[in-house]
Amino acid sequence: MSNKPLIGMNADFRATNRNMPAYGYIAAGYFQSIIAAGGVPVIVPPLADTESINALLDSVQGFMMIGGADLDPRNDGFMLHPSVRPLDPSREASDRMLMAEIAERRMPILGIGTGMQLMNVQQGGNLFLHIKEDLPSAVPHHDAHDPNHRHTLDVESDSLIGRVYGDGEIRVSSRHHMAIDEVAPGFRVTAKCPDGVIEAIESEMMDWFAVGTQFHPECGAASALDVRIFEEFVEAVVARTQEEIRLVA
Ligand SMILES: N[C@@H](CCC(=O)NCCCC(=O)O)C(=O)O
Repeated sequence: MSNKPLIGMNADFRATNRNMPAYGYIAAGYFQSIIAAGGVPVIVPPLADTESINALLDSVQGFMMIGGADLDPRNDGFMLHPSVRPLDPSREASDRMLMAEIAERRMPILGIGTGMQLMNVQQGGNLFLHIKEDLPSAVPHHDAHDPNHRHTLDVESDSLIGRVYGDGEIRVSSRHHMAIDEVAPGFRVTAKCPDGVIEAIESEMMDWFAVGTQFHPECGAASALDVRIFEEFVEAVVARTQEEIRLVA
């Protein structure tokens, strides 16, 4: 039996328009990072029912929730904001069902960008809808002309992010205009940009490995330290799987 864990990851989706067919797609850095860390990626298109969600989650040992466009704030009881560019509704609906079941199962999860934001709102936190308005003194967190726009990071030493990045100046890839406002119960902030924008959270629950980064450790300009986040995640998935096998043995 292979020790390589199957790690699910949600594909993005673009509906058909004019003469273009609908596409499911995912940036290669997401699955390449999991492969490099010793996992086997399982790319999941938007699913429409909980039976399919459960069948998929029965077949993988961990999940990575990827980045993308914006969560529709109306799904969390807030008004739409002119800066919001919503995810395709079928992807967002699938992601929300996945996130709810992953949380219920306490399945190890790594959320990146939108994926971290979804983790936070699904667990009871909320978001700033537009950093430029909500945090006007913040530094730029997105550059439409530079996909590898970076900023520095301050990390909590006693955290996964702290273990990975250690001391010294850290620069990470940033591509977002929304950010976490109130952190969900059971989670804590483990990294911030010096301007105060939350850049990483992790679960404080002993039975759930759940880590989120607003920055993008999977991007093309990722450092050797960024890669360590994926290694820590895969190690946590393997440990959880071995624990489950031990418990049923
Ligand atoms: N849309 C949210 C989250 C930002 C995010 O995930 N950016 C990555 C986009 C590129 C990709 O698909 O990986 C926000 O703007 O705050």
